[in-house]
Amino acid sequence: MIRLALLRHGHTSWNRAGRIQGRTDIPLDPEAADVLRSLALPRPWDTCALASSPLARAAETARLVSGREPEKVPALMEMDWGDWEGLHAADLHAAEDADHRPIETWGWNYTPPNGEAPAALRERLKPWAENLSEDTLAVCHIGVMRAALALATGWQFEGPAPFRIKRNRLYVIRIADGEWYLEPDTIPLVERSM
Ligand SMILES: O=C(O)[C@H](O)COP(=O)(O)O
Repeated sequence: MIRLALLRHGHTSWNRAGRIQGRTDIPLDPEAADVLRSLALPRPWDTCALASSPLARAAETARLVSGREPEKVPALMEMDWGDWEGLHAADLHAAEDADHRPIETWGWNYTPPNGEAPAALRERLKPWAENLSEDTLAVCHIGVMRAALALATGWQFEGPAPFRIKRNRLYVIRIADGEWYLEPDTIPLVERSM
């Protein structure tokens, strides 16, 4: 059995503006970097293997909370939102011709135009996670975390998700023999001692 702890990156200007980022490489904004600089990983996650998405917002978050350089893992790249990247989510909701649907109605196979379905994300994430040989902390994105937590809870992207993804806390998944299980309690980052 290994444990995989997931952490979402800090805010970017696009997060604050409600713009869809996907694979667009938007860095942390200065306020987010300040917040993360004041936080640290709790034990034992401060010394475990450290991975991140190749995107700057995730790698920088990993560096700020750990003081270490993460291994950049393509499997942790954010879901590809295709033609919707750069758009404001609110505009997309309002547009009648965008075929935009709430995530709770997607199922695993709905695909944003020229983007990636959660099922495709699952297929790149599973082999990486199931081949880990030690407990690992992965700094990544809400789309990746949603797919991982869906695998770990049985949620099928239909109806309300049985989890809420918040920043600055670890979501710990136990993986053994291809079975994923979400630990019930999340673990907050801790204040960095000066
Ligand atoms: O904008 C996006 O790509 C997602 O909705 C949020 O992804 P993030 O976790 O990379 O901000």
